[in-house]
Amino acid sequence: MYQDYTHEPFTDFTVEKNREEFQLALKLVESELGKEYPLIIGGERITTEAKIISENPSNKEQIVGAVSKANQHLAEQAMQVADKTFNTWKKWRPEVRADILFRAAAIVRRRKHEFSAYLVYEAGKPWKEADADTAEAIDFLEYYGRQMLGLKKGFPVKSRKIEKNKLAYIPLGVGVVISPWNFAFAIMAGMTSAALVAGNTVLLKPASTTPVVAYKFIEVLEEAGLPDGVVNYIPGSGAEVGDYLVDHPRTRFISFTGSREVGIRIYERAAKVHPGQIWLKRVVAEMGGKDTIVVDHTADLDLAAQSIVQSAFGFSGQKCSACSRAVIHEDVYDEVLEKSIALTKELTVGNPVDDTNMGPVNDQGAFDKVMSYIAIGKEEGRLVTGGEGDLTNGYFIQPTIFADVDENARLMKEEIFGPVVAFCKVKDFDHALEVANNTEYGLTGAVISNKREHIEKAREEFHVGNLYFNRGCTGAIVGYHPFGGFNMSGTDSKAGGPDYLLHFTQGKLTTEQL
Ligand SMILES: NC(=O)c1ccc[n+]([C@@H]2O[C@H](COP(=O)([O-])OP(=O)(O)OC[C@H]3O[C@@H](n4cnc5c(N)ncnc54)[C@H](O)[C@@H]3O)[C@@H](O)[C@H]2O)c1
Ligand SMILES: N[C@@H](CCC=O)C(=O)O
Repeated sequence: MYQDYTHEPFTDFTVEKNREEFQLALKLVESELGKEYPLIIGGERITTEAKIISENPSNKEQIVGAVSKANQHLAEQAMQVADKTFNTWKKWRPEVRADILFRAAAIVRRRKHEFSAYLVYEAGKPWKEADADTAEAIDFLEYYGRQMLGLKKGFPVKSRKIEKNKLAYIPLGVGVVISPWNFAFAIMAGMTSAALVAGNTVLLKPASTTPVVAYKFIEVLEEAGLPDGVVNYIPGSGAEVGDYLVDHPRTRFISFTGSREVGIRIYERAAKVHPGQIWLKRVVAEMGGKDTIVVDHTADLDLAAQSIVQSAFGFSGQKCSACSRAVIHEDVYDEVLEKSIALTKELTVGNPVDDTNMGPVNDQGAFDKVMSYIAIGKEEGRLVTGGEGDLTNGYFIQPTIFADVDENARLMKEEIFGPVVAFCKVKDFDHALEVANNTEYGLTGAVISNKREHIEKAREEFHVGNLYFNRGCTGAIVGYHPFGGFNMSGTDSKAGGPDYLLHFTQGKLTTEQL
């Protein structure tokens, strides 16, 4: 028997022992920086001349790892291995596949701080955020393993007296898993483990700025007993390897998490049927957000300010769930703004190795993009705090608030993916919901209110996949807050939810006449 699923607890960094252990893990990882990492295809380590250099975004001089880079030839090799391996892997019993996930979870749990330390160096995550990312990776392994134990039974269907009917869910085939850098461990591990536990084989293309932590995860899967060829590790250029595999006739599904732009590209390309292809590809795409916290005139204003600041600036706003719009009733607008500015000014920004509140943004591209939105914000609103960037060592940007932004401004509509939040004043709650819904995304949102009618109205009318009341809009927990949004936020899947594995299976009905 398996214990019931409960989520992995977060580390309490106010406890000195925990801090010491985390510092030891940082030292350990520091001693491993700069290593070379090969591709893994069918268990074979393949080193290429071309490399992806994973740098520390807090310290551009520091190389986290030099990772071999797949090209189309190697992607084809990986596809052939995954296609062949599918014929055997799909026959492994679901409970044995699940056991591999449980063992992998146990291995990661034992080395929890080490994985988090990699996220501090490779993704620029502050301790708390890195710890949450690792905890979420463990959760996905534990949760999807248990979900598979349920799904293996299929769903009950009626049988007439003359027949015996059975509805089972069988795997699809080779899946291309394309993961983002911002939850470099959790989302990468979640997408990979969901696909494989359902009986599919995987070609994993991690984000190019965070390939090392993905390599470390493959090593864990191997240690946990995953046979060669089930997951193949092929970092490479999205445009080269990504397009090639998305178009490939043997690709059965694509599981993607990333930007709206790339998600749409994949969705469109996957729709085309290529010569030799005998199925319509399935695409599970989890994309961007333009997430809003609404504050009404009855709200606890301290809670409102804390929720906005935490959701806007946690991991420098680089979450698809991040609050990038605070929509506030005019009666309490000034007070919430003042409180938010005060809290923001308390945040420390710097190298997260030193346990700062906020680290860098991802890379030069992210830095330039966010700074260009700060320039736009200076035209569209009133800069009340932040606004400066610093490239001396890494890609640091101060937490930035723009006040008095018009509801139709670009700052209110486009995903910035950085530490920038726009404040917008509204005249009543209906107006607030109208503004909250006026983007093409629909991922997360929150309402801070003590008025039951407002909460219920928002429950009906605030059109997002994850709606929170009287808390921030980030920090969904696997199995508790299934995660995924509407409209241009993706294909409406719910990662960490009870129906997620169905995306990686197909239903087979058998009827036996008695
Ligand atoms: N909805 C969610 O659950 C969720 C979660 C995390 C991040 N995100 C979104 O992800 C974005 C940030 O992540 P990112 O910058 O890594 O996104 P991105 O779209 O730039 O990259 C995501 C992945 O796609 C790959 N890629 C790029 N071009 C490709 C192509 N032509 N074909 C196939 N793959 C290609 C990248 O190499 C990377 O592995 C934000 O928009 C954020 O909102 C969404
Ligand atoms: N699941 C995460 C967001 C993932 C996207 O970046 C959260 O709920 O904050």
